[in-house]
Amino acid sequence: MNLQNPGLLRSTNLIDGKWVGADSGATLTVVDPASGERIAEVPRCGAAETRRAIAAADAALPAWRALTARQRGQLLLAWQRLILDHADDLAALITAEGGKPLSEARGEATYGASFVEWFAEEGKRTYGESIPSPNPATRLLVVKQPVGVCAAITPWNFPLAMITRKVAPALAAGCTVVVKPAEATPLTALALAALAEQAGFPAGVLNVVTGDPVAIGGELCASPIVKKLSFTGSTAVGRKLMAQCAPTIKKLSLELGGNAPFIVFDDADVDAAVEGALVAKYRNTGQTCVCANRFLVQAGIYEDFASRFAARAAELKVGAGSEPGVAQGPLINAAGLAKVEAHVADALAKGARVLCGGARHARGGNFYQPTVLADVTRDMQVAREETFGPLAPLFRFEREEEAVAMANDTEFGLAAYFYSRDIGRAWRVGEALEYGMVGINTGLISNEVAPFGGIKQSGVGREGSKYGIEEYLEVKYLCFAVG
Ligand SMILES: NC(=O)C1=CN([C@@H]2O[C@H](COP(=O)(O)OP(=O)(O)OC[C@H]3O[C@@H](n4cnc5c(N)ncnc54)[C@H](OP(=O)(O)O)[C@@H]3O)[C@@H](O)[C@H]2O)C=CC1
Ligand SMILES: O=C(O)CCCC(=O)O
Repeated sequence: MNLQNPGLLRSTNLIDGKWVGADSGATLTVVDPASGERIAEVPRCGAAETRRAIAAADAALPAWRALTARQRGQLLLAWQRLILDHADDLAALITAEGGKPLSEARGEATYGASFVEWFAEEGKRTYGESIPSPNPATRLLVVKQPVGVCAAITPWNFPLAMITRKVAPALAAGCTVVVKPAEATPLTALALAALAEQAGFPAGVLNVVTGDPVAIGGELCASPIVKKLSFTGSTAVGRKLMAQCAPTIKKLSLELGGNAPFIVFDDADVDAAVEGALVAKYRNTGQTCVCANRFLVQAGIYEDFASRFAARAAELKVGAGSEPGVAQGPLINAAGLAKVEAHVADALAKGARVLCGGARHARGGNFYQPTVLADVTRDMQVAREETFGPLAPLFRFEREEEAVAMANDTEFGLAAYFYSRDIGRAWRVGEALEYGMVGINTGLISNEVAPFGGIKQSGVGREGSKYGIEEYLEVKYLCFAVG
């Protein structure tokens, strides 16, 4: 792979400030999902290496938390600058191992860096408070203190931004961290670690361990030294990790699956709704937890929206993320492709109509056509399950209350979207949707300043924003006797 800075392509892990392989010497092969070709090997570490990473984070903690927020912030800003300076190389790594188009990968580098900048500043604002005392002889204070050693388990769909969204607030708060990136996308994580080292973070403050998810995850969850786990990924794995963290009563942030509704009311600006739908559905080939999973379209506008949306979706250029002009890359792997195929087959068997796509792409491999299905009904798999792929199923509804009830009829509660020009409806529906995030007349809601997270089985906690750093802070109450 040709990088401007070849030093960013790492084949070892960063543990206690040293670049090391697995104790066994075993490796994991990293594959380009567009071509199926091998890109690199990284260590296949397990419990023993993870224990050493936790011990290193624990040893680094006292000196790290003793720094001022400004001192930690300056190191974070140095890291942020390095991420931006190397955005082209980072984008090349993201595209090579994750498959997303280069322009989206570049956008992710900038997006990821924005969390580092935000929390470098926000670390200075972890204010406590004084509480008027009920007793004239005491003074009551609240201070915020770092949680301690934290673990982060991150997914492949945002291999850079999901790390910085967890690590930056943790480090800014005075915590130290052990990261386990996804098996599919370890190279971006290791490049980020190399840049953190270059920025001057002390040994042990940030450790990255690649390898066996069960062994590494098991150790991170079981360790009494680790005080908090932050996870982004599937609800099934989140549920397991939550159970594994129960014996040590860890603090948890879980950012899990979604089943996002995208509602288009009769009074919507249809052109705007189509543009929003394209972004909300096909970003990262439909592989984000906030991707629209169900399109609920009001009867009066259904055919118009459906035909315009399908026409635009059919224009999206499919190909390897490194090719110019590509808007949609491959699915991450064969399992991801199989899930899309299964959802389409189930919908077609139960009476759905193909408006565009509906099959694998001619170039083979993990590529699938951008797909829009009409006449989708609630008995189909797509109504209940997250497809995590480029499939847009269009359901029909008549009344506002029906749309809200359909939208809320899921155990998930991450993101929802709707289009309407009626201000009263915008308030009513915005308040009635049981979701952590609602996009109103927009298909793109993510940024570093807003609280990202879900309710119901989509998770616990918030990332980004002023709320994101609270997840890495404990509240301590001090009661002073002054008499
Ligand atoms: N909320 C979100 O943003 C995401 C949701 N998903 C959903 O999950 C589905 C499957 O994707 P998948 O990659 O398998 O998601 P997972 O939840 O399996 O993976 C997310 C992270 O958890 C790790 N992991 C997996 N199993 C364990 C375990 N037992 N203990 C500790 N860590 C573990 C993975 O490691 P490793 O990669 O090494 O297996 C990865 O780092 C997708 O189709 C999608 O529906 C997926 C990714 C992100
Ligand atoms: O899909 C995810 O894992 C969440 C990240 C998406 C975003 O930040 O918009």
